[in-house]
Amino acid sequence: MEKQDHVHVAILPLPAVGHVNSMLNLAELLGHAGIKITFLNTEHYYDRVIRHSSDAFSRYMQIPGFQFKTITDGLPRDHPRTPDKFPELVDSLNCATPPLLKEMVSDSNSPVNCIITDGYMSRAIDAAREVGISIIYFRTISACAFWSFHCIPDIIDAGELPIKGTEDMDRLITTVPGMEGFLRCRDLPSFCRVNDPMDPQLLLFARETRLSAHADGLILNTFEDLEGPILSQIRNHSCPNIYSIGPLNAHLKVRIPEKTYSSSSLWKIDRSCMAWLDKQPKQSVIYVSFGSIAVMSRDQLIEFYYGLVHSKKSFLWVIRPDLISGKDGENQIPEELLEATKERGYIAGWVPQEEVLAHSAVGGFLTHCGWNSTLESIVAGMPMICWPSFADQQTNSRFVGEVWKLGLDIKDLCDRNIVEKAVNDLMVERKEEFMESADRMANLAKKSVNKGGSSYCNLDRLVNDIKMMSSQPQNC
Ligand SMILES: O=c1ccn([C@@H]2O[C@H](COP(=O)(O)OP(=O)(O)O[C@H]3O[C@H](CO)[C@@H](O)[C@H](O)[C@H]3O)[C@@H](O)[C@H]2O)c(=O)[nH]1
Ligand SMILES: C[C@H]1CC[C@@H]2C(C(=O)O)=CO[C@@H](O)[C@@H]21
Repeated sequence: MEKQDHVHVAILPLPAVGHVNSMLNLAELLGHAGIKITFLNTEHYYDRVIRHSSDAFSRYMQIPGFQFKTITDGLPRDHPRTPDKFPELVDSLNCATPPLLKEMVSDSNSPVNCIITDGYMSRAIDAAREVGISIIYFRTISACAFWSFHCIPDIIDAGELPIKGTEDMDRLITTVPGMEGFLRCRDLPSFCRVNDPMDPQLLLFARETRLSAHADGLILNTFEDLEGPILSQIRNHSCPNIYSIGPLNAHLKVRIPEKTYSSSSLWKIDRSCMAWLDKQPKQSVIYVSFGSIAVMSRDQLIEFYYGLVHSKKSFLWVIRPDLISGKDGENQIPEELLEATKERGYIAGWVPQEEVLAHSAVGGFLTHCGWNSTLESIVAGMPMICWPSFADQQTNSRFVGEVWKLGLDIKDLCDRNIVEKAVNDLMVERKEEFMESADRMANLAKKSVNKGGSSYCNLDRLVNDIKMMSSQPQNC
């Protein structure tokens, strides 16, 4: 094996909380294994984080050989960089990064000899090939969502897309191997909800996912006991070399037990919600959060609000400053809801989510099913009510409800009565059943990251492979 100090990995996430945080977890694990890390943030993302917490990244600097670099995303300063402009961002980053990566590879002091990028960075694959170093993809979504993105061209070829109106949403999709019996149109990634099968955004997601097969490996934040059958499909049909090393948040705690809670956040963290939780009875609170990107209309927010209040459960709700879309956010909340919140609700702008989910007062999670939230909930043994917003979340929530039986999927429904019933089903009527399956899965998650577990072994293999790849020039 090559000497450790020759191994230098550049890590490039897409600039979004759910991506940067899981890639930081990976970076920390690799740094801990003696690999020198250069973590690349776009200037725009880095500035947004630093504005709220000037020391957000400082903890990582204590890891020997760990450094941050900021890079341009190539977009003009005043570009909105909103999720609907994601294809522009991908395109621009894809153009901007190859020269930079090549520069880092030829740095005479400490050349980069392996690149780990987020999915969608297919030009980085070409750049790595040109300079003869290895490139590994880290797609930060679930294996089940990755696989449905991957199968989009087959679904289109089979004539199962486009979806023909709302009455067609419950039709079963038969062309995603391993999901034949339960995947409906409404469970496909949200980008499939277009009339034109040649929709450029849909094709971009499908094409970029397929290009993952050209990387030297694919890292997924998941574990074999959760997604084994789908991981086998991906291994057999597309990417033979998969490193399933999740849940990364739990894995970190095993490898680096002294790790303290920290994540880069775009909003100020409200820690006083923890003191509020301390005062609540065991498993009495429903935690509500829709992640860092999803937005909702004011009408939808009000439906959730009434549903929560009528459920008579206490709630801790993350309402980000930008959660309500458009100008809707400026309208007033009805007085009766504000009164009920004073009695048994707590609303925060951003909370330490992993700590919240681990708190004994919390008994359920109403989530958008972003992959990090889903995994954090699984690790905490917390049953879920899923209300997916976009992208992979539609597929994740189907698996939570139908396959893993870890909660209820209420996708596409936004009605106070449904929310009220779901909260009561999850936390009262079917509490035992859900708590039992959540507990079982939490134990499997922990087993997978403990010594000898599948994710533990896969991380060791990843570290060894990176060290080997870095000592041998790759095919140009
Ligand atoms: O008050 C809060 C709310 C959230 N979080 C954290 O923020 C992250 C949110 O990540 P995720 O649940 O994955 O949601 P998004 O921010 O929406 O993530 C994007 O990225 C994910 C990974 O690719 C995708 O699965 C999602 O669909 C996509 O929207 C999690 O680690 C949470 O712990 C907090 O720390 N505090
Ligand atoms: C903005 C979203 C489009 C899809 C991306 C994604 C993926 O890996 O497919 C996951 O979550 C989102 O942040 C991205």
